[in-house]
Amino acid sequence: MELGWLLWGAAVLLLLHVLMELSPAVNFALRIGFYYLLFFVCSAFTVPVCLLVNGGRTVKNMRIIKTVVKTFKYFFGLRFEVKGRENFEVEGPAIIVSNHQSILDMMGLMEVLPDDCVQVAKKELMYAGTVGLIIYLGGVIFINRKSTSSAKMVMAEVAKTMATDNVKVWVYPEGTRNCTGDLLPFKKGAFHIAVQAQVPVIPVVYSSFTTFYNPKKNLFTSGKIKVEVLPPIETKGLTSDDVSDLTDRCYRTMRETLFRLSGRPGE
Ligand SMILES: CCCCCCCCCCCCCCCCC(=O)SCCNC(=O)CCNC(=O)[C@H](O)C(C)(C)COP(=O)(O)OP(=O)(O)OC[C@H]1O[C@@H](n2cnc3c(N)ncnc32)[C@H](O)[C@@H]1OP(=O)(O)O
Ligand SMILES: CCCCCCCC/C=C\CCCCCCCC(=O)OC[C@@H](O)COP(=O)(O)O
Repeated sequence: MELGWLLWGAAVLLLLHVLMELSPAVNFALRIGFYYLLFFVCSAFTVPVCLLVNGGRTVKNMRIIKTVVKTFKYFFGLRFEVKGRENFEVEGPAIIVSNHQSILDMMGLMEVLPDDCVQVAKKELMYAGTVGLIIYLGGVIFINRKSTSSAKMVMAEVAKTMATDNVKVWVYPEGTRNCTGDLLPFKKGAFHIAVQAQVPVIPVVYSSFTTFYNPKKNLFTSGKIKVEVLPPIETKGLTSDDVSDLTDRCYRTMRETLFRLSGRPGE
């Protein structure tokens, strides 16, 4: 009986292996499927740990989540090379902005995430089963992207509580995933709250994934990701009139860095 199960298991693994070798589409689907499964299953185990250790929704849970997610890269043969971590060491709160290419960014996020830092996410993620629950417990701030006024209200609230709670806030200013190797134009929400709270903006740039990850081409192999934490951009004394300039400045610096890290000539 037991030998029978073993043989069945071996046969299924062999079949999957052959399918993966034969079809890039199957290979890609299985690897991404496994990525989702890891998040889904690990969240289920991490939820009770977070509840037992910290009792409920708090940014302290991010330390636990980070420890778990940081192991995922080994399953996919991904390596991160991080420079400039010391730039996170600012006194008090800050807004961290970074480029957003894919769901794989969750690994890159956890690789560098400083303590006491919450992320801004679309509210749909709250309903992603156990993943939604763990994100909620981690203190993530949810915004409704379909309603500018409510998103702005939540962001204004964040600007107010950042100082009292002494937390950093991580925003993806492109507002959506973008795996083209370039940056989308930045939304201004992150820069508005930086100016409202008079806290620095710290840009973080991840090199382009296009050489090892491309859903359109069913490409997902191992690879190296270069990460650079750039020096903080101060906002002391800036007013809402300066938000556009601040956004542009940050965009240009990040785009240059993205091209440099990805070995692509600038334009
Ligand atoms: C153990 C296992 C664990 C497993 C789980 C582990 C995973 C855990 C990871 C943690 C979770 C991470 C989650 C990551 C998720 C990433 C995302 O979901 S990204 C998508 C959501 N994020 C964003 O969209 C952020 C960026 N967007 C913005 O900042 C936007 O500006 C906005 C605030 C959302 C509003 O967007 P929109 O409605 O499109 O409007 P705009 O065109 O941007 O703005 C209109 C107008 O208003 C001005 N304005 C914007 N914000 C403000 C403000 N706060 N105050 C005043 N004015 C504001 C803006 O300048 C525009 O005016 P203008 O005249 O055109 O300039
Ligand atoms: C009972 C309900 C069951 C639902 C099951 C859903 C299972 C989901 C499982 C795993 C999700 C793993 C991914 C973790 C978080 C990914 C965050 C992310 O990258 O979100 C994308 C968002 O930034 C931008 O969204 P869009 O590019 O605009 O779109």
